[in-house]
Amino acid sequence: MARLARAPGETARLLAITALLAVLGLTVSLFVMQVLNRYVTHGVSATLLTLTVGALLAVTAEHQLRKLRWVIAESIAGDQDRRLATGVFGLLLTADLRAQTPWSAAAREELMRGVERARVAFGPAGLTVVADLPFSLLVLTVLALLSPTLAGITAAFCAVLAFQAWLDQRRLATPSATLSRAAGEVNTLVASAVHAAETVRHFRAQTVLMGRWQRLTEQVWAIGDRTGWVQIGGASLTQVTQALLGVAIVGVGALQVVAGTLDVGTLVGANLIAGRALMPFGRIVQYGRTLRAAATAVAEARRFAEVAVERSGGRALPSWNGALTVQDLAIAFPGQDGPLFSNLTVSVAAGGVVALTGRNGAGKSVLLKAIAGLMEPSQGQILADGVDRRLLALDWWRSRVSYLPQEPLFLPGTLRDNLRLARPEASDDDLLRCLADADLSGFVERHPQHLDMVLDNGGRTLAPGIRRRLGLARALVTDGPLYLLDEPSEGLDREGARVVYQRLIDLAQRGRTLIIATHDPVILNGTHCVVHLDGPRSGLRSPEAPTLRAAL
Ligand SMILES: Nc1ncnc2c1ncn2[C@@H]1O[C@H](COP(=O)(O)OP(=O)(O)OP(=O)(O)O)[C@@H](O)[C@H]1O
Repeated sequence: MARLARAPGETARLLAITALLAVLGLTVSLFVMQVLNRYVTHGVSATLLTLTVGALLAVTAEHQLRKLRWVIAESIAGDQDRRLATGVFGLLLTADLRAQTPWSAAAREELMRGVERARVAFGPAGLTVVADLPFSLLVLTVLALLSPTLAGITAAFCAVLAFQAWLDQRRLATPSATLSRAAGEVNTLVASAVHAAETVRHFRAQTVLMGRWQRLTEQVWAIGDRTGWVQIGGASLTQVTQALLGVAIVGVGALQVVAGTLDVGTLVGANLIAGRALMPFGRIVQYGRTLRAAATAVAEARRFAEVAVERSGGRALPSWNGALTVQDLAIAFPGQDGPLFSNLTVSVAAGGVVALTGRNGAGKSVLLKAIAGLMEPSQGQILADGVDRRLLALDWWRSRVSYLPQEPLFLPGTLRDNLRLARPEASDDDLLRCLADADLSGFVERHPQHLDMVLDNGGRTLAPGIRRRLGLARALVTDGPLYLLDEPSEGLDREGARVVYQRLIDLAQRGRTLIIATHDPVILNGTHCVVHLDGPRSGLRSPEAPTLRAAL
């Protein structure tokens, strides 16, 4: 209904055609009545011929109109399917990482499958089912003109099916929601079997995973069977109701015929018309499970739409040179007791170097993500040239911040595609220079496809050291005034670590501001300003703009 209301122009055309179809749908019934009452009584062949041609023309017109109605319904549904799919995928791409914490990865993945369920249920078939409903009244009115008693009986049967449809929706609500959750968990297990294949095998988790998978799939199938029974029950009730309606109409109609208040032709026609009035209610009952699953999916998508998304809009700072102040910052995740840190204040002037250190889980990576604009802090500000980052355009900010995450991941595509994401206008020479700076020239040259090598599975099949160097190369392609580097030397061999130290010195000498999360003693010893993040009270004020020691 909501879909129809959102496209009033198209809906008006759809309803007009549905009204015509309802009228044309009466033709065969009227034909039967006329043949029985006129031709059978008077035997005039011309009458039969005229009636037959008229009925055939009406049936042909009905067929053409049904096709036209499908096209219109498709355009209403198609537009809104596209909007729903784009909206949900857009939310997945822009939801704030901290705000979406209560949503498990499985639940988020399930959202896109829900879009597919909505597409099936609220597609052209679903819209025509809904559009047909009000015209049952039109058909009932025609029936009432022939026999008010028979129309009353038919209306009662329609009401039974409408009640059944409502009851089914209520009975299916909980199983649909449980089914969606369980299906999400099954998908997580499947993802573990694919993406954590080594862990599964080495830690002999096959039996455990198989057991959980079997329990969950049993649950999914059991719910599927239960909802299937509701559907079968609905289908069966529809057939029984249709049959009983026939019996009631013919039985009561026969009494009227014998009493002389109805003729046989009208009784036969009325029986057909009654079936026509009941049909849309039967279809809505049979559609119940599909509709419920889709309604659950749309409700979940709506709930996810309440998660805060990254802001759009904002300004750029044309002359910003990397100076940054973190002021009174606190970050807490929903569902966790207390913030990771609070009252954190750090200033770094343009060209300054700050190392972040502290125990595992202290929040170093989270702080870098907050500075990168990947999540909003719970409290405090991040200021660039005194301007709150929240006032800056995120696109602009990200094009000016070179970021090396702790676990660099890549998108499906080639190495070139991935590096170009950082700076679309970069030439192959630029990319090769950055790869050389990360000591990856040999790696790229040895690969038969060079820059066209495909990075599969987020780059997880690459050696972790190579992946980190590729992450560094990608940060170098951006080459903004501010570098956020999360454990840049972690897991690198001696030569790799030496290359990283050299790059840090080069970048510092070129006036880039560096904020480095690290446990590496070489980097910590070589940096004048070290910020220790050690729990909720780790706030401190840093000295101004230290630079990396040349000794590094
Ligand atoms: N998206 C998230 N949702 C919920 N909790 C998160 C999220 N991201 C990080 N955390 C939590 O925040 C805490 C800090 O994580 P973070 O990765 O910043 O630690 P770290 O100081 O970088 O640790 P390490 O030294 O091991 O790299 C951890 O307890 C982590 O589980």
